[in-house]
Amino acid sequence: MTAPRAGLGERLALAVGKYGPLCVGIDPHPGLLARWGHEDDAAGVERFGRDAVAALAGHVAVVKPQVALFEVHGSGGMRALERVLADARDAGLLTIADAKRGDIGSTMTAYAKAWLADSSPLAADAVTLSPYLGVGSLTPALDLAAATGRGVFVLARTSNPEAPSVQSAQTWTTGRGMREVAQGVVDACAEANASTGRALAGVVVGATAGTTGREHGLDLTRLGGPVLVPGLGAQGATPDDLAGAFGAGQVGGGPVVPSSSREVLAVGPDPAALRDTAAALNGTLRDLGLAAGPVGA
Ligand SMILES: O=c1ccn([C@@H]2O[C@H](COP(=O)(O)O)[C@@H](O)[C@H]2O)c(=O)[nH]1
Repeated sequence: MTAPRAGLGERLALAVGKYGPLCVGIDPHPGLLARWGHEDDAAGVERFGRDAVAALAGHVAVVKPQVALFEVHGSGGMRALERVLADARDAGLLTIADAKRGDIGSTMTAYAKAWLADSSPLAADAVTLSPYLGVGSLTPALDLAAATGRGVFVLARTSNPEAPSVQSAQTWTTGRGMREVAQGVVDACAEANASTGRALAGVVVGATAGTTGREHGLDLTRLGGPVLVPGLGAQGATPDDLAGAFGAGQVGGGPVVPSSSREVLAVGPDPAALRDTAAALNGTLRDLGLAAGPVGA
């Protein structure tokens, strides 16, 4: 009998403990492709993604391919993404497919299978989800994640400047009173983690996000799952912006995984430069004492 695979939070915590918390985004933007000597086509994004994985495997815990930048090249781009994910899997790198999916429950089942089923060529360790159709509509993905030991990151407070118009709106829930939409997303993920006993539901909280300076203003103390923090580097957030907002006392669960794409990728394609940049960032992030996630997993 095979032992059940550990949940997302546990596997992330182990990898983060080994390599550091940094997640490197694999975002093959046209300008970066040119810099790396590739055409802006399916073959170019495949070479870019696979070279990034080869350079970073064994040096960072997790990579986050940006699905849109593969999808833009049609079926060839999606085939390229399958190969990038396969290389990462084979190399022992954890993967977050940044697909931001979300739909009515019956369609959500298909999205869940695409990104989280063991048999799918696009299977990742986690997928990003949009809760705009209601967090409850994401249940098929949470169920499949619980069954496969994979996980989800639900958008709570994103890093873009347009986000507060929706995510900071106040909403009423019986028994909870008024709270921000973003807090409602965090609380729903906390309930999913508590009810399954697995750290499978993470949230996305942008490094640039917040109502007061760079403070995100969310209560993450009962989350019981990981936090993906994009926005480091090219969007203006620095490691220091994360200190205090994502420490062990602020996050119940974890690990906290700050993510940077363009800033790291801009030093490529030289593998040593990519590794050195990631290692330096990991060193700085480690020193901040971010929440580390489940212990003893
Ligand atoms: O709130 C969010 C959610 C996702 N992202 C994604 O992360 C990367 C950021 O890239 P950088 O080059 O490090 O700015 C990109 O794929 C976004 O779609 C985000 O930025 N903010």
